[in-house]
Order: sequence, then structure tokens, then C-alpha cells
Amino acid sequence: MADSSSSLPPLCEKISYKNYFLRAVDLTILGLLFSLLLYRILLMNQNNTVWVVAFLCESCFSFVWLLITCIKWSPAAYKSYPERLDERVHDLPSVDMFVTTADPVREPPILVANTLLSLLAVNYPANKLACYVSDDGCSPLTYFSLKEASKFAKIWVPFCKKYNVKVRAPFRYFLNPLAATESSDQFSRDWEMTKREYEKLSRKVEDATGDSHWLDEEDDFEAFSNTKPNDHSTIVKVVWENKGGVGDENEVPHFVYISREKRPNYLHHYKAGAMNFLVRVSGLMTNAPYMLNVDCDMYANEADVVRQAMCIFLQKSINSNQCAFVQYPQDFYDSNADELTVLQSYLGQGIAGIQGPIYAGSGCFHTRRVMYGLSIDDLEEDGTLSSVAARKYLAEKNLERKFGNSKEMVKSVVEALQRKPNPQNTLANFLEAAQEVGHCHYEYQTSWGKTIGWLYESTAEDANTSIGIHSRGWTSSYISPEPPAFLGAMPPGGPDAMLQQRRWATGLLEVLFNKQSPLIGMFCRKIRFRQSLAYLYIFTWGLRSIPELFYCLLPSYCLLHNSALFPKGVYLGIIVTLVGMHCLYTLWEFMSLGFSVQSWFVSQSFWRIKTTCSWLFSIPDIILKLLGISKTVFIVTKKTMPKTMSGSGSGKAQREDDCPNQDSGKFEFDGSLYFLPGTFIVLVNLAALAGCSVGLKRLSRRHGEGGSGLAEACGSILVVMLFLPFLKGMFEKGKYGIPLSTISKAAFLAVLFVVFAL
Ligand SMILES: O=c1ccn([C@@H]2O[C@H](COP(=O)(O)OP(=O)(O)O[C@H]3O[C@H](CO)[C@@H](O)[C@H](O)[C@H]3O)[C@@H](O)[C@H]2O)c(=O)[nH]1
Ligand SMILES: [Mn+2]
Repeated sequence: MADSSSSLPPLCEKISYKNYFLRAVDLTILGLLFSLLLYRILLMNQNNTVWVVAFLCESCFSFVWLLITCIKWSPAAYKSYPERLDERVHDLPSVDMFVTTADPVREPPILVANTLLSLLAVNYPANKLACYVSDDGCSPLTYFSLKEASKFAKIWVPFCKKYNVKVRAPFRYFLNPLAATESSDQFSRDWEMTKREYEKLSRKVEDATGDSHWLDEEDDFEAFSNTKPNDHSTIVKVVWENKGGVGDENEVPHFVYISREKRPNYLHHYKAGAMNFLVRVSGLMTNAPYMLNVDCDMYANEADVVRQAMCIFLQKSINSNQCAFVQYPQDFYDSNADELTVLQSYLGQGIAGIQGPIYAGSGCFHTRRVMYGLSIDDLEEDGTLSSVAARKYLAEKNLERKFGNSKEMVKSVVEALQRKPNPQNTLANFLEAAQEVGHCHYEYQTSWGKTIGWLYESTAEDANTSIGIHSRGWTSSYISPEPPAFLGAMPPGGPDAMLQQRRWATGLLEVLFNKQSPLIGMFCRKIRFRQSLAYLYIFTWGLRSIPELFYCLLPSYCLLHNSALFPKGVYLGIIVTLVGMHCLYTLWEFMSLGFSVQSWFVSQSFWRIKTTCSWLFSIPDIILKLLGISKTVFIVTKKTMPKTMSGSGSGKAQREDDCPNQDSGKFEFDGSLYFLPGTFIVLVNLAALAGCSVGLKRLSRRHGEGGSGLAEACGSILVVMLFLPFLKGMFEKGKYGIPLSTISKAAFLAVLFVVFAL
């Protein structure tokens, strides 16, 4: 498809950055950590258990830093040139786009509708696109909203394409007032009309939310009567079919709504199960070679997203046949995830320089054939199936056993594996087959979720599927365009964020202990060694809660017990330099991406809070799962439609300025157990500091005799500063205040701790 003559400029370039200064900084920090460990070993027999505990914690931190240094060593990213695509590629490949939603209350249907509209309107021939929305909530309201949205799409899509609108999610676009200067009469008329129509759509959805009369009035909703989210038959609705489309500007791509069968006693595998159903239905209907998937809140913020990804897949010179997926970073329109953005930017680029970024669950283009289980060795140079692979995959018996007992499905898999272009079909012809592949028992004893499609056995289906792909030898690519390609929402600091972090940490630990574990793959699979280390870094997030928790308690324990935590004399310099360098380094990372000092501080604090308060719970979760006592669950994160956005801009500025949040950085609390460890840490450190200011004389007298001193007191102050949201929370009321019950439990534990330490 792509013209490979080398005289033409490339569709994309891989940019590798080698920064020797940063490498030196990473190594210096590592060196300091190792000298600290050495110092502890040398003085081990003169000191007590605290010394050993500190040594163990610091060994964990050093190991993590060693992993980080390896990951960041040779960062890379891709730059694509979508404007060159048309002259180079005569026949663009088709792309199936998937959106998953699961709960009409936690995921407002108007938000899902906006994501859908942004995808339907991307800059790509409409006859090459199809959008499938999977609704695990089986909600007539979601269906109604999406159906109305698809009617509005007939106005919205041509409007976006005619005026080359930048942001194609209407709720975002219409926040900017019409600029009087640059608009023609025709444009303002169209703009006003489109805005009115969007407002009508929003109102309809809002009205329908409170009232379900319309449900009984239309036959179309019959499929939803007497259904429960966890008990209903498969629903497949071809809402809009782009019949005989030629890809012109006024066309709207196909749009199909699906909801797989659910029964109370069946495992449904949450999002991974939904994704596999999406793969099957789209395989039957359109069978595009590439599949984009986004979470329901992550709208396309850049009209060229599909074209940019295709630049990577179609560029011959960069081993495009080996690239399994193209991942865009997850960016957010609220400022609740600055720390995640920074982490993605540095670690993401680092991993991109090894074997390729980790699939993050949203904003990713996958290759259908790879999802059907192919390994890198199954392909010839030119991308066709090798004869061995053809025998292995295309035998009818094998196909049915692996992909399930549907003739149509097997046929579509064969076509996909052989890269046969799909003939233009009428989507409605496949309704029956689509119903069949949505049955609860369809996947029974097949390879779905085991080696094919999105993999089960972890609530972090993204990382789980990702390591599966890299273990089969594939690479992946990372593009981070400006403005960001997709924007979504993150919950603010509080119970929802804790819940989400716990699910991530538990899900990642599940992969560490399943058969995909990087610990096994490192030696016997086609995954690169440093790539395994990158996975190891992420999968061990949950385990890090233990040393972090201990380290937050150590300064206070030492103050109370009057024993030394940190080295004495000139050796104290090791700790001081370490802390200082780490602060400056992370601060630089934040500021060079355009974030403020305050955002850096809030993130440092949030990182401590999430490890000790949320990730900590992933440990009992995983133990209970490994013992077979309980299963892990996927609780959907609550998403809210932002109301207070205005102005325009790009990139980082666009994210923050548009979302002025007076309470940003303010932590929310409730009575859940998540907030007990944090409150306990603050109380214990306050008690130690209070004790030490009362007994200051004792402190200074003992100084130099191996007891605690100023360094331990500073350590304690630092911990309290990092847990500042908790300190504030003790004096606040309402959702910003820590409930009395949590404070009393923490106080009780703190008293025990003090008595134990004295
Ligand atoms: O049973 C379920 C549960 C969830 N979802 C969908 O999965 C997506 C992600 O769920 P969300 O609650 O937004 O989770 P987050 O923690 O915000 O998502 C991150 O983490 C998940 C793994 O834990 C990944 O699947 C996501 O892509 C990634 O953005 C949403 O579109 C949901 O509708 C389903 O379709 N079915
Ligand atoms: Mn989300």
C-alpha cells in the first residue's frame, strides 16, 4: 500500500534522545543509594533492628531506582507526518474504533456521546471507519443518548470537516465563544446552528435521565425491557450504516451499539471481556486490520489521530511489520493527574526506546492479526503468514477450537490473518452471527482471553495484554503529539482515586504472579531483558507500599525510642544530598513539562499517600486471590462532565487553564479504610515531634551518643509535610474532613505505637 521508494520523505521518524547529563544524574543517585547501603552494612553490628529495617527499605528503594535508571537510559519517541500520507498511500486501511462503557451513572451518557462524536468526526475517509460502542451497563439511557448523538453526527461531522475544526468533541468545542474577527457569515450561521443542535441533544439526554417514559413508547427499546445490567441477552444494534459510502466529507462512519449477554453466575471478565466481544462483532461486520480503543471518557482531541497512527503502521523502513500497536499517552483535561503525565512522559519515552511503550488501555491502535495470537516469527519479511504458521493457524479444526464455534467468525479470522480486504457488506446481515458470538458460553473452552484478544486473569487487562504481545516478540510505538491526541478525566484526590489506584496495583500484582510474569518471561520468551525490567517496575507498584509505609514511620519511632535512623557526622551528607538531588531532579521533570512548583509538591505528596493508603490494600487483595479465597473486581471509576471550562489554547495550558478548579489539590475523605494508614502516620509523627520538643534537652544531650537527633526530627517534619492533606483533613468538616471514626481508630493505633516505641 505504502509507496516505499526511498526518495520520498518518510511518513514518520524515530527520534532517540541520549542525554548524558541525565544519565550521570541517575547514576549519581544510584551511587549515593549504594553508598548508604554500604554504610549501613558496615555499621550493622553496632545498631539495632531499626537499622536493619531501614536497610531493607533502602534496598527496595535502590532496586526501584536501578530499574528506573535502566528504563530511562535510551528514550525515544516517534514523530509522524500525516500530511505526507495522501501522496504516499493510495488506499488507506480501514480502522475499527471501540469505546467501552459500563455504568450510566458513573459514566454520564452525554460524556460517552461526546467521545463517540469525536471519533466519528476524525480526519479519515468515513467509509474506512466504523465505531462500535460496548455497553456493559445494558442501559437504555446510554443507547438512547448514543442514538441521538448519531443523528447529531450528521450535522457535526460535515461541520467539523468543512471548517477543519480542531477539537471534535462538541462539549469542548462550544466552550469557546465564536471569534468575531475571523469568521465569515456562513461560518457563524453554521456555528450557531450546530451549537443549537448540540444543546438540543444535551437537553434530550438530560430530560431522558430522569424520566423513562420514552422507553415503552418505541419498539427500538424493547430489547432493554426487563433487563438488569448483570442479567440480559445480547443486544446488537446497527444504529447507523454508511451504505455505499465513498469517503466524502459529509459521510458519517458506521456506528454499532452492542451489549454482550450477561448472567449472574458467569464470569464476564469486565473490560477485557467487553473488548473481546468488540473484536468479534467488528470482525464479523467490518474486519478492519487496525483497531483503536478508547475509554468512554477519552475523546479524540486531535483530528488527525488515525492518520498519525497509520503513518507508523505504513512506513516500511521502520519494520512496520513488527509493530503490534501504537500507543498515545493518556492525557487529562483536569489537573488531577499531573504526576501520571510526568511519569508517562519520562518512563513512557524510556520504554519506547527499548521494545516499545506498554499498552495503557486507551488511546491505542492495535493490529487485529496480532490480537489473534500471532508471534513475530509467524510472518515472512513481506508480512504474509509463513507456511508453518499458515498450517498452524488456518486448519479449520484449530480455528474452531481457538476462536469458537461460529462459521462466520472463523471465516472472518481467516480473512484477517491473510490480510484479505473485506468486501463491502451490509452490516445488518451479521446481526444473527453477532448475537451468537455474544453468548455467555461462546468463549467456553476457546482461547479467548488466554492467548487471543484481551487477556483475562487481571483487572489491569491493559498491562496483561501488553506483556503478552511483547513476549511474542512484537514491538510497539509511542507518539505524543501536541496538542494531546486524547483527553480524559481522572478522579480528584479522594476515595475514588484511592479505589482506582488500588485496582491498578492489585491488577498489576495479578500479572506479576500469573504465567505472563516478567520474572519468567525474562529468560524464556521473546521479550527483551530491559523491557522485562520495565514491566517489573510497574508490576511491583503494590509491593512498594510496605517499605514506603515503614519509612514513613521510622523517623517517629526513632525519635520516640531515641535511636539513630540516619548516618552521623559527615556521612549524614549522603542522605542530605540524596533527598536534595531527588527533589531538584523531580522538580526539574515537572517544570520542563510546564507544570508548576505547586503541582510538583502536590504530586510528591499524592505519590506518598497513594502508596501507603491505597496500594497497601493490593497486598491483602492479591494474597486472598492467590489463596483462592476471593476474586478481584473491577469497579468503574466515577467520571464527571466538566462544567467550568472556557478559553482556548493548546497542550498543557489547554488542560489546566480551561479547568480552573478552586479546590484543586484539596483532598476528599470518607469513612473508608483507605484513610486510616495516612491518619495514623500523621498522628504518630506529630506525637514524636511533640515529644521531642518537650524533651529537647534530652535530645541534644544524647546527641552524638548514637541516639536520635535533628536529622530524625527533620525526617518526621518532612513526612508530616508530605501528608499535609491529612493534617488539614483533621480540622476540616464535610467531604474535606477526616471522619471522627477514622481519627479515633488512628489515634488508638498511634497510642499503641508510642507505647511500643518508648
Ligand atoms: O466491566 C467493565 C468495567 C469497565 N469497563 C470500561 O473500562 C474502561 C476503563 O474503566 P475506568 O473505570 O475508566 O478505569 P480507569 O482506571 O480510569 O482506566 C485505566 O485502567 C484500566 C485498567 O485498570 C484500563 O482498562 C483503562 O483503559 C485505563 O484508562 C471504561 O471505559 C469502562 O466503561 C467495561 O467496559 N466493563
Ligand atoms: Mn478512566
